[in-house]
Amino acid sequence: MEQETTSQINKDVTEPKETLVEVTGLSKKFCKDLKTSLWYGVQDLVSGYSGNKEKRELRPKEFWAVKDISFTLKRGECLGLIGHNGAGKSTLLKILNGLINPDEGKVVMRGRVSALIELGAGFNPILSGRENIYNNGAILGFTRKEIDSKVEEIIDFAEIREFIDMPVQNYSSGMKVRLGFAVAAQMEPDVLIIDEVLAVGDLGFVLKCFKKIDTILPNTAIVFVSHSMPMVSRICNQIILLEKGVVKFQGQNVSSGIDLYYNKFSTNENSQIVFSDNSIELKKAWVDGVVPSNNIYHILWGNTIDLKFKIQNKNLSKIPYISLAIYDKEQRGIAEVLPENQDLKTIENQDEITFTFQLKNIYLSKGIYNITFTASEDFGFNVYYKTHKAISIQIEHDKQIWTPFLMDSKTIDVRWC
Ligand SMILES: Nc1ncnc2c1ncn2[C@@H]1O[C@H](COP(=O)(O)OP(=O)(O)OP(=O)(O)O)[C@@H](O)[C@H]1O
Repeated sequence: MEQETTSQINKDVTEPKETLVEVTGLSKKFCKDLKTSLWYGVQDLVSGYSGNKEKRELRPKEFWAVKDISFTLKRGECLGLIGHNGAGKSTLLKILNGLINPDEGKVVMRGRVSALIELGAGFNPILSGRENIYNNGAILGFTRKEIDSKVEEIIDFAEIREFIDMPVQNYSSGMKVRLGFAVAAQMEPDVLIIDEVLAVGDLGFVLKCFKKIDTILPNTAIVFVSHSMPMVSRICNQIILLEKGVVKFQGQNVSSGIDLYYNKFSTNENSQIVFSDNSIELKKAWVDGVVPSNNIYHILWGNTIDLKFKIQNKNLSKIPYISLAIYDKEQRGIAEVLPENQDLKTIENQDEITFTFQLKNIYLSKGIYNITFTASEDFGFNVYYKTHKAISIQIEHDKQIWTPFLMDSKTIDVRWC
């Protein structure tokens, strides 16, 4: 791997942004079996094979953890690396950080590279937090004097002053992440590599990290791995979706990449009953006048829809109170439907009743939403029946918006005051 270090990089943001990361045709293979892997290692040593010298086919039990990945990253750009577990994200980061060598391809990094990859990685566990700050600073090429001028800022940012002289091995996971991020970000790197570890920090710290990332981004190239799509959409301006080591999507349209990622997890399964005391049964749930495709109702953004729920009474004497909740792809509650004045009059056993709820001008942004149906004696107590995914809808429009709502709006006035 080629690693260029240019200590004097002009950081004037008005200058054309220079390319700090160039990755070309990067591939890395692993072996599924340790014994075989060791045997291949011996064979490679004997045959004199190492690293990039020649392209080689996979041998039995080998697989590509990362295959043929290329991208460039300029100062001020943030690349989001997403993909399911085992897709190859951490392997790619480790190659970028020089922790492992690729089997094929080339990485060129310019400037100082800081990384927050594995919890506690880069720290010597028996040294104190303070000593580790000096170690890391030295590795990044800072003089002792330069580190002296930064150490207090780092300790303050990490908010672990009380424990800064304790060996890092006694730190909690959150404290390690705090110190790791503080060192990585406060050292003003040219390239910052961040893995999922950030998620270990508490909410207050994670928010602080995002604020810091916003501040350093104009002068930094960032590679960010996360399973949290809101985080990815918040900071990344380009995205790579990996699947089994191979790029499935690459580009600046972050929302499209995220959509594809979610589609990998979407299932066509029907409603999931989470509770039933057998008082009622939900016989059918549908969107009036819309034909579903794979159990999903496709709705145009801004349309008004009628949701219908047909129940059969088993042993209730009164009509139950029906409420709905709308969840997005990350199971975040987006909206509630709590009808007022529902007439809870008397019913007979085996009666079938159809409820219709009108949702006016749906301004939910593009994507799939699931509707949870709850029948109870009254709102909030004595639940008879609850089912997730009673209805799944897919809102469609041409705008790639990540936030939950795309409001209907128009400019009504523009004037010089
Ligand atoms: N040292 C290793 N030896 C053998 N296989 C490995 C090694 N490191 C990683 N792998 C394999 O490479 C594949 C990619 O792993 P990697 O950790 O890069 O995935 P990931 O996308 O970061 O996953 P996650 O989201 O779970 O962190 C996995 O199948 C993993 O088992």
